[in-house]
Amino acid sequence: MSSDSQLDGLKFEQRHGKSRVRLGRVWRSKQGVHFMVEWNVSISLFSDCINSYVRDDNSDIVATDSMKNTVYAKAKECSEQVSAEDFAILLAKHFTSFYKQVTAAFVNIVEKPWERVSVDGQPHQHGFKLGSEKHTTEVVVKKSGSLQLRSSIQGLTVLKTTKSGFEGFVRDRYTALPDTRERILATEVTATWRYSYESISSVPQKSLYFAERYADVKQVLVNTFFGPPTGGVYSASVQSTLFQMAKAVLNRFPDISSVELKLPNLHFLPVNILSKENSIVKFEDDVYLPTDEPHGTIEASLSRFWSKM
Ligand SMILES: O=c1[nH]c(=O)c2[nH]c(=O)[nH]c2[nH]1
Repeated sequence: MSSDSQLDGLKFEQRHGKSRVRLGRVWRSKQGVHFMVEWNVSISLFSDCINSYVRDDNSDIVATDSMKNTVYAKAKECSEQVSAEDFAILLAKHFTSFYKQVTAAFVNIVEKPWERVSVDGQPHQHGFKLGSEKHTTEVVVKKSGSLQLRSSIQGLTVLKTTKSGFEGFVRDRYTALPDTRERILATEVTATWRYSYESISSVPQKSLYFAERYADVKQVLVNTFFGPPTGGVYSASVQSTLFQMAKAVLNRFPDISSVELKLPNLHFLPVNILSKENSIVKFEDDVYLPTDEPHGTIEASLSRFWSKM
């Protein structure tokens, strides 16, 4: 994918783009309901503009300022609401088809979690509040129309107060941690998944398809972490829960070919406070010291056999 060249027997690779282009876009329905997104868009173009590096000739450069303007121009052209994924594909496709020297385009979008508010139990027509977890997407489009599409959720912080344990691990002279079948399990999920669509022409045309997918993936991750509302599900380790979550995503969504999960283990430490004379606080699965550092780091990816992450 890189725009690499041979220069005096040396290999030269280059790309250029515009990062952190901030955009808000509002769509208004005839009934007076407003829809809005806030995006942070980053673009990087692989293009044949080698002369700008070696001959002070800028005649092949697509100015990064023009890339920034294109974000707003294309947002204006979207008369109907689009998902971050569709907008990223639309931009990348534009850059690779509009400019002969652009061989591939990389577009990343981070969406802010604006959520419609309810007032008196009723969804507000034009009122939004900021939620917590972030939706991001990353596409690479080549001139040929080939596509790589990834999406992710970041900052999905979840906690359960029981149905978690950790026992039977390596026990040696460095081990102080007791076995337990009763602890708090808390983590901040980062999940990145790759869609199996490998060309622009194979992408589903249904409006907001990827926005729905994002919401559904989030639901599957959350449901698998917690289990049923009554009784929940036992977690034997963060590792085990991570695998269950990844498997649930691949089982449920045939067009997702791989998923990577990062689950830090945000420890809630039992509080026991002893004086010389007596126990001031005796831990009975009730009083904890929440910590976020140090934290455990558990990461894995699960892919269908033929797929790359
Ligand atoms: O679920 C866990 N996995 C670990 O690898 C680990 N290590 C640790 O100290 N506590 C835990 N918990």
